Amino acid sequence: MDVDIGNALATVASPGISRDALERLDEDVARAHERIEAGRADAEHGYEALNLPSRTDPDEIYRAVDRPEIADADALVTIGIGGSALGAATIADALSGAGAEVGVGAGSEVGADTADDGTQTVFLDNVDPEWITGHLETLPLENTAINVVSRSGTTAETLANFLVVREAFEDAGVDWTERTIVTTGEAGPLRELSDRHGLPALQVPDGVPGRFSALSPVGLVAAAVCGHDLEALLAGASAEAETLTGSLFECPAYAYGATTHALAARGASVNAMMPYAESLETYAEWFAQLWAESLGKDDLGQTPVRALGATDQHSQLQLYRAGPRNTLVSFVTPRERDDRAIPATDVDDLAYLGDASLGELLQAEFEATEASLAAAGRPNVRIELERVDAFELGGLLYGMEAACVLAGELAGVNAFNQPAVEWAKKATRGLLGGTDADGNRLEEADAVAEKTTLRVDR
Ligand SMILES: O=P(O)(O)OC[C@H]1O[C@H](O)[C@H](O)[C@@H](O)[C@@H]1O
Repeated sequence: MDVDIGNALATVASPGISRDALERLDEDVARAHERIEAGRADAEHGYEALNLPSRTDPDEIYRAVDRPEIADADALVTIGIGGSALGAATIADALSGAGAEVGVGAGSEVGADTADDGTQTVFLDNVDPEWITGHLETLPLENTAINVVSRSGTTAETLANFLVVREAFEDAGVDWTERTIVTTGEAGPLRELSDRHGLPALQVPDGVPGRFSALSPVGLVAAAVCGHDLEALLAGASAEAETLTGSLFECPAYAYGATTHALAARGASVNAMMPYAESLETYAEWFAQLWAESLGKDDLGQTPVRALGATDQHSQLQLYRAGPRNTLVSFVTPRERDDRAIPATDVDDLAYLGDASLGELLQAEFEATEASLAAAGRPNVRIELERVDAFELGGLLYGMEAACVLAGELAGVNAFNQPAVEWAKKATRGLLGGTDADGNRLEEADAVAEKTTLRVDR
């Protein structure tokens, strides 16, 4: 990926960073890079994620899916949540070419994506019963493979959805054991399930938090079943890894990570990730978890917003151009894309469109929106890809992970844990009658009953 941080400079934007401040910040980047490289060399928890391009073995993944009921399936249902679903969905969406939304997150349309080889892909990463039922009804179960992904193997949403999907297969008289692949940790319920039924099982790599695991079996099993090029994904990530140097002026990932950190420190508490490619819409959702869960620590962090160009020029741009001066807009745009002509029109006011193509219109909209923010002194950064393909996507995913690790180092936070998510899990378990490992009740659930209310009912 290539990065242009010109519109984040103080000569353009407020908040913005001066060149002198960037030069001073580069000294911190050099020290952070040394820490990152030491962590990688020692395969330390978290830093190990930046070793995935050389650690992940595509042949191991291809072998694991190499049974007709999986490799030749007409449809693939992936069951996971958070980092165990979003990386795989990002890759599937970006490389399917259709750009159709898959079922990732409650807001997605019920529907299917279609991969390179025509595989219908569905990602179940929520437990909304109507949404789940709607997706299950679209699946040809007798020709559907199941990809269950969970490092812990105990995530309630993933296990609940697996039990529901398994029951649907059993009710349809389809042997789920012939068409299920598991990606999980060394132990836990999913590992036991795979051992008990002889299911193909891949290992979630040690030391790699879920949100950093897209370039591992966690994100790549679905891509393999869908006929995508794992070698190209990993080659793009490797090429991006080669750019990691001790200076933000030489490393696109560090330029982005350092700039976001500097702007956050100067008041840009929001980062709107706005790709100008429909096929990268889910990528923005993946970025949101990466950024929020890694950097949202110790009362620090930068709120990621999922945006999409050109669509959100008609929904969010007003806020970014004229609202609080608290937002950095991060554009991602491909230099090349398949195109389609706009037919000539006899509508005088729209005659100019007839001379253009949809791709030219989208590019003009991107450049105009980028310039409109700069004209209003609103900071923005341009991230450019050659095109949206496996190599470039691998570089983008890796680059954003490296940028996030750097931003965490510069902020002095632990980018690799997520302690704040545990409280709600305990409360959920307690509300459903569960206890802690010692059989004690989970007091977090009491807080639900003790909620302060001031109701205004219809
Ligand atoms: O892979 P799993 O153990 O099922 O975890 C799935 C997800 O849930 C956790 O609560 C974390 O918030 C995520 O970082 C993780 O990716």
